[in-house]
Amino acid sequence: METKGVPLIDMQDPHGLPEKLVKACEEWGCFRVVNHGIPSTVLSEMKVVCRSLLDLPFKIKQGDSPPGPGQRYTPPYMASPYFEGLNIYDMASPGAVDDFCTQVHASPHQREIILKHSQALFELAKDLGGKMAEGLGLGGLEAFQDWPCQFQMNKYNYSPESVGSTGAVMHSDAGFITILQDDELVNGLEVVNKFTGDLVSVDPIPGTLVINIGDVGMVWSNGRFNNVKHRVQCYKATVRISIALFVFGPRGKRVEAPSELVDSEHPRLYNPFDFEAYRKLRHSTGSPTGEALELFRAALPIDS
Ligand SMILES: O=C(O)CCC(=O)C(=O)O
Ligand SMILES: [Fe+2]
Repeated sequence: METKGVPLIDMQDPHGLPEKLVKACEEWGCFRVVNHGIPSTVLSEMKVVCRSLLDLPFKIKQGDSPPGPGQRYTPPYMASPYFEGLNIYDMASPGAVDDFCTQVHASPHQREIILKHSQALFELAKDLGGKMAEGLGLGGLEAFQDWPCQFQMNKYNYSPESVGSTGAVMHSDAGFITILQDDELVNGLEVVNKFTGDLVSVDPIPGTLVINIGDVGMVWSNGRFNNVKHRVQCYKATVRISIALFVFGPRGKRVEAPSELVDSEHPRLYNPFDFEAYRKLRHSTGSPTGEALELFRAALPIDS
């Protein structure tokens, strides 16, 4: 099953799903999943929660969270004049969702929805990671179980003046994989076709989710997976909501391609690095599409 742009993957496909996932990661680094098992009510209820939390007064959204890459609130004008986001850093660690909910005065109902939704997205990420590893002929991605991740609620406040401008600048995601619930009505997400360089619209399909491969995914796969470049454009004067789970990299271990993916024909492309150090470097050097990875490039083997 294929759309005009990025592939559409059926998570219940009984015929070679791991291989199809690998192909989509290699050719695009971006695809949509259907039959992912997350009830549409969980998705729609989370969207309502997201909208109401981002409608809270600035003081509550901001709280006393210190600025930096893991900060809770990204106000407009930092990344773009239209964009604002709320983050739960290390979402799967004990108490992270509860702490966030307490800080933003979430109701018990909102708390329940955020927990249910974020856990469902993390389960899907783990399932996808395991299947990708299988598709590459690896034993599985055990370590994925405990990988740090960030849950992010995005709101684009578009006005008539913003039509035609950029809501989120061109970037790749820094981590291994991103699960994105894009707005099911308001389009705007665009990805770069790595073969042609063309920008391709990823138009909404209600009930489905978008998967992106990030910089860590590219490094981990020894360059096989594409860390897809993408941006969000404003097409309409309205509010656009999206919700993302970014799964970063191994906890307490360095990011590196498994030895099974390295041989004389496929030499190791990157030296191992610590994800948090990379994230800070990406931030401090202003390299939104993974340019800072060049600093970790492995030396080319010397011909004897
Ligand atoms: O809002 C979207 O559809 C995409 C957002 C995104 O790319 C991101 O948060 O990294
Ligand atoms: Fe992104």
